[in-house]
Amino acid sequence: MQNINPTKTAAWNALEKHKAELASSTIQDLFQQESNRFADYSLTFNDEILVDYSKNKITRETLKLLRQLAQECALDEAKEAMFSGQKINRTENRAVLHTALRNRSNNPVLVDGKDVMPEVNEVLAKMKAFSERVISGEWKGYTGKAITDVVNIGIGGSDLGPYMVTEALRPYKNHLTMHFVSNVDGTHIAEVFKKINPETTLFLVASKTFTTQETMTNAKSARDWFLAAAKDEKHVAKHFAALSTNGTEVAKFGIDTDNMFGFWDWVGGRYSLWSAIGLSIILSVGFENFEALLSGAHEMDKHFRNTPIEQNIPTTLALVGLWNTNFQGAQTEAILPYDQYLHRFAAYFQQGNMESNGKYVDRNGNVIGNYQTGPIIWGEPGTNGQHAFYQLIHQGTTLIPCDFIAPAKSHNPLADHHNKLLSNFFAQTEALAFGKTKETVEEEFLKAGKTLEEVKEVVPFKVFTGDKPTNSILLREITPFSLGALIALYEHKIFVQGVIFNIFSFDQWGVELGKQLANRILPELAGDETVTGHDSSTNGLINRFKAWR
Ligand SMILES: O=P(O)(O)OC[C@H]1O[C@@H](O)[C@@H](O)[C@@H](O)[C@@H]1O
Repeated sequence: MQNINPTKTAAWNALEKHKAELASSTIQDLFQQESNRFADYSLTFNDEILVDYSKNKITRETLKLLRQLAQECALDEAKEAMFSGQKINRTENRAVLHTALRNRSNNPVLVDGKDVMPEVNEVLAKMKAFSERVISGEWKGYTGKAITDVVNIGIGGSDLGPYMVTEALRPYKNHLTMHFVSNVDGTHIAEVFKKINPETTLFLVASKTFTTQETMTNAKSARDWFLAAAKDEKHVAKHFAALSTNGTEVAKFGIDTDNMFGFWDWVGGRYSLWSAIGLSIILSVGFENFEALLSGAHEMDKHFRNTPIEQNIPTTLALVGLWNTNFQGAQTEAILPYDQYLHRFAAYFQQGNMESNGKYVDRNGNVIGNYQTGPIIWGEPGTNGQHAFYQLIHQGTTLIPCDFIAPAKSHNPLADHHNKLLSNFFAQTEALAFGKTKETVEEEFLKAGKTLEEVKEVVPFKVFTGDKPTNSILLREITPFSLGALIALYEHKIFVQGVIFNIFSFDQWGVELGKQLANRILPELAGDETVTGHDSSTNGLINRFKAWR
C-alpha cells in the first residue's frame, strides 16, 4: 500500500477546478441537461440490489476525475494487498481478512505463508454442530432442560454486528429468544436477568481480546447470577461459551475451551460478525442462513475485487461520498433505512465507518491539515426520522448527504403499509433533490384562494432549495444473502475512502486514552477521600459524585 497524499494528485487539483465550474449548477439543472441520469448513474448488483446515485451533484466529468483520483492513490494495489493477506494494518502489524471469513470459494488465503482457510472452515463446522445441538434442544442445561434464551455479552464490534444482523433477520428466526448486553451500566444486564431463567439460558461471552472491561464485568456478573442458582461450578460448562481470539484468558475466566469458538488477530472487531462473533446470529436464524449471509458478502467481495471501477458499486459510493465531504462541504452522512428490521443498521456503520476512518494522522505519520477524513455517521429508520430531524436536512444550513435504503418486498405485507412506506422514501429523495420554488409556493396559495399580498410574509418559510444529495439503495428483499452483500458493500466503501484519505482504517487507537484514564480514576472512586489529582473540573465532578452517591 502506497502512502499518497490525495491533495497532491493531479486529479485532486482538477477536482478543485471542476468544483468551481459546477458551483452554479444544481442537481435539478443536471437532471434537465441529462434526460437519462437514472440509467447513467445507477448500478445493479446480482439483480437484487439497485444503487441509484444520480441525485448527487456530479457529472460524467466528476466521476472521471474521482476515478482518476482513486487510481492515482493506488486503489487497485491496496485492494489486492488486503485480499491477499498483506499486513495493511501497519500500526498493529496485522493482515485484514474479514473477506477470508466469507471466502466461499475456499481458494487459499495466505497469512505469513500459511493458508487460513482450513482454520476458518474448522470453526464454521464447530459452530454449525454446536448451534444445531442448542437449536434442536439436544444441548441440555444443568437441570436437563433445553435452552430457550441466549444472552450475547459483548461490546463494540462484539455486539453491534451480531445485534444488527439478528434484528435484520428476524423473519428467519427460530424459537430461541436472543438478548444482547453491552453496557457496563448494571441496568443493562439486570434487566435481562429479569427475563431469563438460569436453567435454560446460554451466555455467549463475545470479546476478541477477552480483556474488555465492560464485557468482563458483565460476564462475571452473569456467572455469579448463574452460580447463585446452579450452585456448582461444573455447570458453567453447559451455560457459557466464549467467542474470542484469546484462549488463555478464556480458560482463566473458567469457560471450558471446548466451548470456545476462536478467531484471529486479522479479524478487526468491527468486521467480526462473519467470524465466531456471529454465533448469536447462527443460534437465532440457523447455520444455513448464516452461510447465505456469508455468500452474499462473498459475492460482493468478488464484485468489489473484479469489477471495473466504472461499474464498481462500493468504489462508486465511496467516491461520491468523498466528493460530498471534500468538495461540497458536507461533514456527515445519514443512513436512513426504510425497513424497521434494519433499525440498528446506522448504529452498526457508525462504528464501522467512524472507528475506521475517524483519523487525523496519515499513513506517513503526519497530521492531516487540508482535507476531511471520515464523516460523522448517523441515522434512524424512516419514517420516524422524517418526523424528527428531516427538517434540518431539508431546510437547515448544513449539507447532509443521505443514503436511503429499502426492500421492494416487505416481510410483513400488511394492508398498504409498504406502499405508504416506500412512497415516503421516493418522495423524500425527490423533495431533497428538487425542492420547491417560491413560484410553486405562491401558486399553491393562489389556488387555495389567498392573495399574494396576504401570504407574502410566510412564503419564504415554505420554500425548499432542493439540491440536497442522496443515494437510493433498493433491495429486492432483505434476505440473509442480500443483507450480507449490503454489509460488505458498506465495508468496502469505507476501505476505498480510507485508501484515498491515506489513513490506516483498521486500527482504533482513539479509543484507548479514555480507557486508560478510567482505569486511573476507578480506584479513586472507592473511598470517601477528596480527590485532588486532576484538573478542577474533573476533581469537582468526582467529588460531587462521591458526595451524592
Ligand atoms: O471484542 P473486544 O476485544 O471485547 O473489543 C470490543 C471493542 O472494543 C473497543 O474498544 C474497540 O476497540 C472496538 O473496535 C472493539 O470492537
